Amino acid sequence: MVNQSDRTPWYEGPALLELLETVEVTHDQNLSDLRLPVQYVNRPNLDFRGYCGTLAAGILRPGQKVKALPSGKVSTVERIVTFDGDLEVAYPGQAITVTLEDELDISRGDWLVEAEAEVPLSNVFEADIVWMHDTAMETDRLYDFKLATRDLAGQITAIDYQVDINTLEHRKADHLDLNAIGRCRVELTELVPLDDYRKSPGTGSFIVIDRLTNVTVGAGMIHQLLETEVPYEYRDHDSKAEVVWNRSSVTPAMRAQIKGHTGKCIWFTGLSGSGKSSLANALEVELNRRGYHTMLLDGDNIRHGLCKDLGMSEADRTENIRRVGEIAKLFADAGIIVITAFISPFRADRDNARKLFKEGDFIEVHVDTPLDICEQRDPKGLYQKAREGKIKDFTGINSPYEVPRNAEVKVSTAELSLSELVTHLVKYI
Ligand SMILES: Nc1ncnc2c1ncn2[C@@H]1O[C@H](COP(=O)(O)OS(=O)(=O)O)[C@@H](OP(=O)(O)O)[C@H]1O
Ligand SMILES: Nc1ncnc2c1ncn2[C@@H]1O[C@H](COP(=O)(O)OP(=O)(O)O)[C@@H](O)[C@H]1O
Repeated sequence: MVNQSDRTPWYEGPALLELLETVEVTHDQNLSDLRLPVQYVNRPNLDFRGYCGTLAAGILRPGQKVKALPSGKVSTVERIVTFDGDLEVAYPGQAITVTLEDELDISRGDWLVEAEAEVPLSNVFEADIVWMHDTAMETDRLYDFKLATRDLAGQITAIDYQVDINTLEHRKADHLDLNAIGRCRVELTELVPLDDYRKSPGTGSFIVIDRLTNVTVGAGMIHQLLETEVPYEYRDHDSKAEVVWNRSSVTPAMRAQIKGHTGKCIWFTGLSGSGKSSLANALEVELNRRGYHTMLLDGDNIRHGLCKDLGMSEADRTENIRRVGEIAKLFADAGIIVITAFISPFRADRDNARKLFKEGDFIEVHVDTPLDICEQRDPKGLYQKAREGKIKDFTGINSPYEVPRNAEVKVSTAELSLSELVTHLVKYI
């Protein structure tokens, strides 16, 4: 501890105390990447709007161009205000209030960074988490995460491995007990700016909070950001009206937490008479029996109301499926397992519906019944009418059906009974 020992001749470095007293710590501070997480917006009167926070990284001066995240809006620092007067320069660790030349809409949790900085927005990352509570960490449970000054909900979706703190070996784990450390995957419910801990400890670390007790149950360091699908609200929209996305405070994950399962879309597609409605109905009965929250959208029924203005032309079918996709997405966001039964004959339309959902939440089921069997069944007498020329654009007769290329499930109603198919589908879901 205090002196070098001749019992450790293989160790040539300084004694522990000497090392602690002389170790260079300034390189732990990141002076190049400006990070000011806003803790509080100070508006004592209409003439003053200051953004208060502790500078987590970088150096800040009046006159410097800065960008607010996640909005990306740019302005220039006017003053750096402190209790002891204005500063000409601020360094990491200093608590400051910044005023900007422009009125930007910045709130608690947002960051100020350099105007030119490319800071990725993400909601999925890998982190080293130390668990600090008697109740073990559970994957797929909703926790609150406090990252810098921002609080938001999220889940620990997987534990890549747990670290044995004696041997540093990695081992498989499905939960973390008190004091355990693990490399975990975290998925937040919002897209936010994130940093690698090694780049900026102040903005690359977080704590995990139990949402019911408000107790801090874990702490973590971000190791790397992972590829994330751009959430729905951040994608390009082609609305004809001048609209922006309004975020609701209750997120799909919060709704799912109460329902006990996440929302999904089971999308049946197939020829008329293939068995979509029968299967979708039987599946809903079984899911309902098992206590799942479901909703069935059926082609014939939706065409009585929401889509009663649409016919069977290609353009009308595309619009029909677009509307159904959007509704299915709303139901899924509400935490409901939505089952749709539409011919949905065009691949591009089905793929557009799929794009509204997270990977794994859209399950396409091709009800693969051959045309001749559908025609023999002809439950509504529509094939006969189509053959007699009384219905034009009838799918399979004089309007195309594009067979799915990569449906998650293909069912053959000619070979298996309804109940066998339902068992198969429930297992898959
Ligand atoms: N021309 C033509 N082609 C196909 N089907 C027709 C047609 N005219 C009416 N019907 C009846 O409408 C039901 C199909 O509606 P969908 O909304 O599922 O069609 S689509 O997905 O927009 O193509 C379909 O229901 P299902 O038999 O349950 O598939 C038919 O009952
Ligand atoms: N294994 C099966 N799965 C689903 N339907 C079947 C099966 N075997 C026979 N059928 C019959 O096929 C017809 C399918 O009609 P329907 O469910 O309305 O199809 P769609 O909604 O695709 O038009 C029903 O009369 C149903 O009883």
